[in-house]
Amino acid sequence: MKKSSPAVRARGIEKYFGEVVALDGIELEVEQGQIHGLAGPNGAGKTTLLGLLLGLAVADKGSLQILGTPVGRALAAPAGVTGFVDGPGLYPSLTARKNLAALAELQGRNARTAGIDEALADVGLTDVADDRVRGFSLGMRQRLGLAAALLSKPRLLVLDEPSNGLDPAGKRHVHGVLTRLASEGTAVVMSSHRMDDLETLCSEVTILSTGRVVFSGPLSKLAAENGELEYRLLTSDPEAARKVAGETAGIRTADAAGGVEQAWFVVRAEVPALDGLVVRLVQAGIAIRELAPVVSPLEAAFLALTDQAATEQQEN
Ligand SMILES: Nc1ncnc2c1ncn2[C@@H]1O[C@H](COP(=O)(O)OP(=O)(O)OP(=O)(O)O)[C@@H](O)[C@H]1O
Repeated sequence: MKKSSPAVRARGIEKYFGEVVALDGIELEVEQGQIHGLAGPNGAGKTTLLGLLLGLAVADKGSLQILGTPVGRALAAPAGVTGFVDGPGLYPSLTARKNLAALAELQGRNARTAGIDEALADVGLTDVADDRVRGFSLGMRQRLGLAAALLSKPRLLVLDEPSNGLDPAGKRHVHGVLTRLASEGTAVVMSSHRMDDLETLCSEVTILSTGRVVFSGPLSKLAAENGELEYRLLTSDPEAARKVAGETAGIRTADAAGGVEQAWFVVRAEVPALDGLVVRLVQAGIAIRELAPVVSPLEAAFLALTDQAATEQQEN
């Protein structure tokens, strides 16, 4: 593979299930060493797209290159790619360690030198390594699936909802593993409904809506394109602050859920107007105790973009 080849390059990908258009002209580019998030409402096509990257299905139209090699019509995981959709495939009657040993042997490797203990430690499953997978929770299965993926030292890792069912400790392990893999040059493509996870982990995101890309690029671009946002504002003098906000250009105020007596209220503004409000509040001797978006910029953009795309489709 040439050094400059992206891990994924998809052009004009279409995929149909009978009458259903699951993917409708997808363009996607993922660089090596990048964690790329896929977001979108239920049925948007995320799992279908991840399945194509894993060689579980082939596109009906368009071209797909993985790690510099064009993907043909055969159903097979392209070399260097691993991951799972719809949960990892595990043997319930075997222990976590034996699952990984069986997998290593299937890959033609010696189970003793395949790095099984390290992989289990990486995902935080050392303590339950000799327990049968039958009794594992969803989060533990997800973590074991990731450990299995680590064994093959992938150059592209594809994960559908890897945060599903994870407790905070599990999440910390999974995030740590993904970040480390990316720093070592592995590309990760992952779907998630958790905007906070995507914000923490991903340098770029692609948002799908009914099989189409409605945004693809860095999160910073998404936040900048989003324009007005709602912010929750807590000050030392809510009544005076509300008055100042009402007199500041570009600021709209909304009542707090608890009515005007509340210590905080909500303002809607673009960033420059918000800056102006902060300066005026300070000049008026009003202290700002908290100022934070009501929903994250990614979540706001997600809702705006997917709503807009759905409305446009209904009109056509
Ligand atoms: N095997 C299949 N047979 C028929 N239709 C399918 C099949 N797989 C997916 N679809 C349809 O393709 C569309 C995209 O589904 P997909 O599972 O890729 O969405 P998704 O974004 O992963 O959704 P979710 O967030 O609910 O997991 C949906 O309309 C779905 O019903």
